[in-house]
Amino acid sequence: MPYLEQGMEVGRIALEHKRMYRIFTAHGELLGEVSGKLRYEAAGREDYPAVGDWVVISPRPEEKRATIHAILPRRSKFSRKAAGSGVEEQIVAANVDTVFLVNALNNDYNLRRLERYLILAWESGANPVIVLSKADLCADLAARIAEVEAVAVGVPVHAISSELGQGLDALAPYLGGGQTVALLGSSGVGKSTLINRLAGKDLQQVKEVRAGDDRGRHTTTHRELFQLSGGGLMIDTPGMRELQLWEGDEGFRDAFDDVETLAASCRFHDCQHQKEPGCAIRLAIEDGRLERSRYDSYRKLQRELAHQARKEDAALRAAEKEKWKKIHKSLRHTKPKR
Ligand SMILES: Nc1nc2c(ncn2[C@@H]2O[C@H](COP(=O)(O)OP(=O)(O)OP(=O)(O)O)[C@@H](O)[C@H]2O)c(=O)[nH]1
Ligand SMILES: [Zn+2]
Repeated sequence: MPYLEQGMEVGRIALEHKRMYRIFTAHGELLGEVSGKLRYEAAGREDYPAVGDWVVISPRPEEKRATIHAILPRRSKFSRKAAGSGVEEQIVAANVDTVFLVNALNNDYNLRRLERYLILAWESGANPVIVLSKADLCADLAARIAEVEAVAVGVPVHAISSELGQGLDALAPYLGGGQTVALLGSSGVGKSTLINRLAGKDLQQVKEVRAGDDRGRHTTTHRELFQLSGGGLMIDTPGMRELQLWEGDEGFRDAFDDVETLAASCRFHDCQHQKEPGCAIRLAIEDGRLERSRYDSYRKLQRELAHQARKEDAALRAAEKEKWKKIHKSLRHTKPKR
């Protein structure tokens, strides 16, 4: 490989801060910047390194610095729209093997949000695992788990209590050497507490939440990629909390495989599942095979995705128009005067 012949090495992005990157390397942590060539060739945000990326670097260990020359192909990625711009993709986390969808079993518990997280997870290419946290605050664990399993068919579900140290052993298979896990879950569900538990030391600051209010405030700002005692790596980026559905078509179909399968057996292929004869969805709701609430959230998310797609289309058209305006303008300027 030409990179290696030039004395380059591979490192992994642990943190991004204003175009400076903290990189795990064979020389320990180095601070890196992208090379001029990489910057020149980058067409958009997605061509810059993100947390979890494997990158080709030329290290300068004595200065604790490195230059980043290239990003190795991403196996999976979580992305969102870059703030402000219309359609630009910003990678929030890359090369994630497993994503823990963390939901707390107290007031925070919400099946509909879990469905959204599942879509994002399937879309990313990482394998979703549902982690139900704060099990010590839940009276009817078995019922909760059954509910979750019903909306997340085939997805492993684990109930844990970081407080009591219960259920954590079941997470070990995802946290072995060379594996990367990302955490997805709203503020206050116990992500930092879990990381500290798994790392065996306080890596993340845990804030105290007022009694009766489990929403909490945003505390995770510093570190983003953590080395765990079992050899695995864990990604906890603030960006993961701001993920929204966009371009979620694939993930949507995976997350609602049951509803989509039913819809495919409606008599009319463009069935609106209203009053049409031979509607498999209506029949399934009537005889209890499909929960009305699940179907409602399917419709809601479907509308949301369609709305998002229309917005992106409009933004694309606007960007295209702007581009042509600039081209015309520069043509006018270069036109030889008569
Ligand atoms: N009872 C109980 N409380 C927990 C458990 N895990 C975390 N907590 C509490 O929940 C609160 C929030 O925990 P954090 O770990 O800061 O939550 P977080 O998800 O990292 O929150 P952000 O950093 O804001 O995203 C803290 O007061 C923790 O002590 C648990 O297993 N049981
Ligand atoms: Zn139908």
